[in-house]
Amino acid sequence: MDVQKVGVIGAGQMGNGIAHVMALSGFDVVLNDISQTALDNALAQIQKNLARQASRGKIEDAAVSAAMARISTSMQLADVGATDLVIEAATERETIKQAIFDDLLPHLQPHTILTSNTSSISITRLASRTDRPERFMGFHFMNPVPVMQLVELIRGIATDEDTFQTCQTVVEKLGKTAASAEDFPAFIVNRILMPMINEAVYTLYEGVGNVRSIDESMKLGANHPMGPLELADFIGLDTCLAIMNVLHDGLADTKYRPCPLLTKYVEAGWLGRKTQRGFYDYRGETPVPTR
Ligand SMILES: CC(=O)CC(=O)SCCNC(=O)CCNC(=O)[C@H](O)C(C)(C)COP(=O)(O)OP(=O)(O)OC[C@H]1O[C@@H](n2cnc3c(N)ncnc32)[C@H](O)[C@@H]1OP(=O)(O)O
Ligand SMILES: NC(=O)C1=CN([C@@H]2O[C@H](COP(=O)(O)OP(=O)(O)OC[C@H]3O[C@@H](n4cnc5c(N)ncnc54)[C@H](OP(=O)(O)O)[C@@H]3O)[C@@H](O)[C@H]2O)C=CC1
Repeated sequence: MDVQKVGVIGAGQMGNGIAHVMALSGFDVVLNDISQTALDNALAQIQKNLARQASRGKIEDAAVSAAMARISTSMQLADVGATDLVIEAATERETIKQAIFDDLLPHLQPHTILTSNTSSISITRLASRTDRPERFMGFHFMNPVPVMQLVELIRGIATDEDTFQTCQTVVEKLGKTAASAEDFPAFIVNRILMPMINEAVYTLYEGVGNVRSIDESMKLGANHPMGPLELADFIGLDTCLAIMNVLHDGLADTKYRPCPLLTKYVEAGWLGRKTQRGFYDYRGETPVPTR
């Protein structure tokens, strides 16, 4: 199938990044959210990121306005219906994603491929509640989307080959690389990355190091581009906790238990960069460790 029009549901950091790269690669995009503010912020962020790419000579100036012109926004799920490919990128909570699919299904064309950018939730289970499990799969981008090369493609138990090949072709058109992962909790990247981040929070919780020493150690000692706590703030602590809970429940192994300190930060509403406070406080000029 030839994908031309893409629907993106959820205009947070991932949704705006996905809309950005899709529009830049020539796809028409309908970006949906329940909040007009989120849609406005997403458009402003996309414009800013495209302008930065142009100022660094990565893309032509004309590509900025051309990409922006390909993106429309809507708070009505019905407007997402007339697309060839839908990528759901709303909050990492299964009930939210299920409700979105329930509301969206009556508006979809028969040929539309439905995908989720979920970091961890079972693709097979999400698919089973839709009318098209064979045309459903995981389409998992990495953050920040315009920069990261990888997209994990996850087949549910019923996903057909045509759906997989169509998504693989879209990834190639984006100039990115697809990795195929089986449908088990958190797939490949987060199965490995998130326990490392959780262990960093345990290291903080047990007083082995403080925020700065833990991050410096992993940056200078293991050549990670960001320390694990800085990365957790970047991803969103609510998303990190949700992924740990999926690993813990789905694999029924105590080695995946979320650190109580991670839970406490989320309960405080300290979700990282998106709320201006997490393991660092971002309200001043430079980030200040909170521990
Ligand atoms: C949770 C999940 O489900 C899965 C996940 O996504 S896990 C998270 C995966 N992501 C990571 O691990 C990211 C780790 N961090 C990094 O790779 C780097 O710190 C980084 C790429 C984010 C920033 O790199 P840096 O060298 O410190 O900063 P900087 O020089 O400012 O940026 C490098 C490039 O990225 C671009 N960039 C940085 N942040 C960006 C953003 N949010 N959006 C768009 N572009 C961005 C910059 O413009 C710059 O572009 P050029 O090379 O064209 O000049
Ligand atoms: N953060 C990351 O590094 C990565 C995240 N992901 C996955 O991508 C998805 C989105 O994550 P991320 O962008 O970080 O999260 P954000 O919190 O930044 O954005 C989520 C957006 O979805 C919106 N939303 C919530 N409910 C609905 C709904 N019913 N309909 C439409 N929009 C809705 C939220 O609105 P409001 O704010 O009003 O609630 C918010 O704007 C998650 O599944 C996550 O696991 C995947 C790869 C990396």
